[in-house]
Amino acid sequence: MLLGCIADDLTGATDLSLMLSREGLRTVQTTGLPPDGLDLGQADAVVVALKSRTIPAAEAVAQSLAAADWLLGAGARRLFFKYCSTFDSTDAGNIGPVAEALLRRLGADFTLACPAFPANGRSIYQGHLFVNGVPLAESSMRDHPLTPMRDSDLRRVLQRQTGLAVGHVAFADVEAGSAAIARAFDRERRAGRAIAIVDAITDAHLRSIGAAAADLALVTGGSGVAIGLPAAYRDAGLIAALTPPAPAIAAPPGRAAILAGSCSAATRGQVEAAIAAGVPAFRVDPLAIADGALTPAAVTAWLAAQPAATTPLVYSSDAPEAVHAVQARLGRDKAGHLVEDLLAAVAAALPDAGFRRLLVAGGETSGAVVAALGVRALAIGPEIDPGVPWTLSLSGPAVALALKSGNFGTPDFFLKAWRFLT
Ligand SMILES: Nc1ncnc2c1ncn2[C@@H]1O[C@H](COP(=O)(O)OP(=O)(O)O)[C@@H](O)[C@H]1O
Ligand SMILES: O=C(O)[C@@H](O)C(=O)COP(=O)(O)O
Repeated sequence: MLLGCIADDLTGATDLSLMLSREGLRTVQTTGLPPDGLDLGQADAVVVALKSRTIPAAEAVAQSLAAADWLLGAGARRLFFKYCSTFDSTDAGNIGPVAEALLRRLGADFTLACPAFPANGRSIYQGHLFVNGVPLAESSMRDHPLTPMRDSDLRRVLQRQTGLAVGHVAFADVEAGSAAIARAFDRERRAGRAIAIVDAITDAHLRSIGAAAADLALVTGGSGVAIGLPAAYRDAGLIAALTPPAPAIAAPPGRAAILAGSCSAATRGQVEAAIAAGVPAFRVDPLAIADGALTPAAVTAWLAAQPAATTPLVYSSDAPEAVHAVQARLGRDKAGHLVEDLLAAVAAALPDAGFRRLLVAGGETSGAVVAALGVRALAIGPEIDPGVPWTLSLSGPAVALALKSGNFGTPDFFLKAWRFLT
C-alpha cells in the first residue's frame, strides 16, 4: 500500500475512493478500522471511513490517529485526510484538530488544505470557498442541520480550529503550475505556517497541486485534490504503474430502495423529482419517531408492500425552516440521531426482506445505515455522478450500495442511478 486515507464520513470516503480508483490507484474502502483478516490484495490505497465529522474533537482525533496507526502499520507511506468539499466543521473542529494531530504523528511540519472540487461546483479563490459560484456562507450550507457554514474565508474558519498557523497559497502561484506551488509551500513552511489553504478553480489547478504535493507526508482536502496524486506518485517512482478501474460491478439480484436522510438542497430536489416521477414515497416525521408513533417495523412493512417493479423512497429530507422547528423541539443532535437510527434499523431489515440494491442519501445517514447493515468493506464500482460510485459490500450481507453525499448528483439521480448496475 502507498496511500492511507482517513475520511471523516462515509460518503466522503466513497467519493475519495472513486477519485483514486478512476485516476489509477487500486483502492479498497473500509468502514472504521479494517476488519481482521481483510485481504487488501494488490491495493495501492486504503480509505478508512470514519463517522467523525460532528463528534467531539477529542474523539475525532483519537479515531483518526487509530486509523493512521493502522494504515502506517500496514505500510502506508503517505496519508490523506478527507473532509467535505464544503469544509463542513464547527469552530470546535474537527478539521483543524485532526490535521494537527496527524501532522504531529507523522513528525511533519507542513500540509495543505484544499476542499476544491470543480466537477461539483466547489472552487477556492483568495482563500474563499464558493459553492456553485456562491460564497459558502451564502449557499445552502449556511443552513446545514449539523455544521452550518457561516464564513466563506477558509483561512479564518480553519484558524479558529487550530493553534497552528494557517497560511495560504493563492491563485497566482497555483495558476503558474507545480514548481511555483512547491516554492509557495516552502515559503509558507519557512514562515512557520503549518497548514496552507490552497486556491483552486479547475481540475488543471488540482493536478498541479497534486504534482507539488507528491513529497508531502500528509495531504488534506476534498476528493478533488486527490485527482493529481496517483500520477504524481507514479512520476515520483512511489508506485510502478497506474491501474485502470474495473468497468462494472455485478450487483446481487434483489429489489431496490432509496433511503434519504439528507436535508441538503440537492437531495431535496432529488426527492421532489422522484415523487413527481411517480416513485412511491414515505415521509419520515422526526416528531412521530420521538413520540413512538413511527417505528422501523412500520417503515419496513411499507417498503415490502410496494409493487415489486417500483423503487420506493423513504425520506426525512425537509426544508430548513421545518428542520429548525424540529430541532427546537428535540434538540439538534437528538433529532439527527432519531432519524439516523430509524433509517439504519430499516436498512438492517432490508436484505432479509429481499432488498439488495440500496441508494442512501446523506453522509451521516449512510454511516448509520452501513454500520447497521454490518458492512465493513466496500469495492468501488462505476460512477453515477461526480463523487458518487456504486459500491459492492465485501463483508456482511451481499448488497450494492450507492452512498450519496447530500449535495451531490443531478436532480434525476434517484431515477437514473439504477441504470449503472449490471
Ligand atoms: N427532518 C429532519 N429534521 C431534523 N434533522 C433531520 C431531518 N432529516 C434528517 N435529519 C438529520 O440531518 C442530518 C443530515 O446529515 P447527513 O445525513 O450527513 O446529510 P448531508 O449529506 O446532506 O450532510 C442527519 O443527522 C439526519 O438524521
Ligand atoms: O467532499 C464532499 O463534498 C463529499 O465527499 C462529502 O464529504 C459529503 O458529505 P455529506 O454532504 O455529509 O454527504
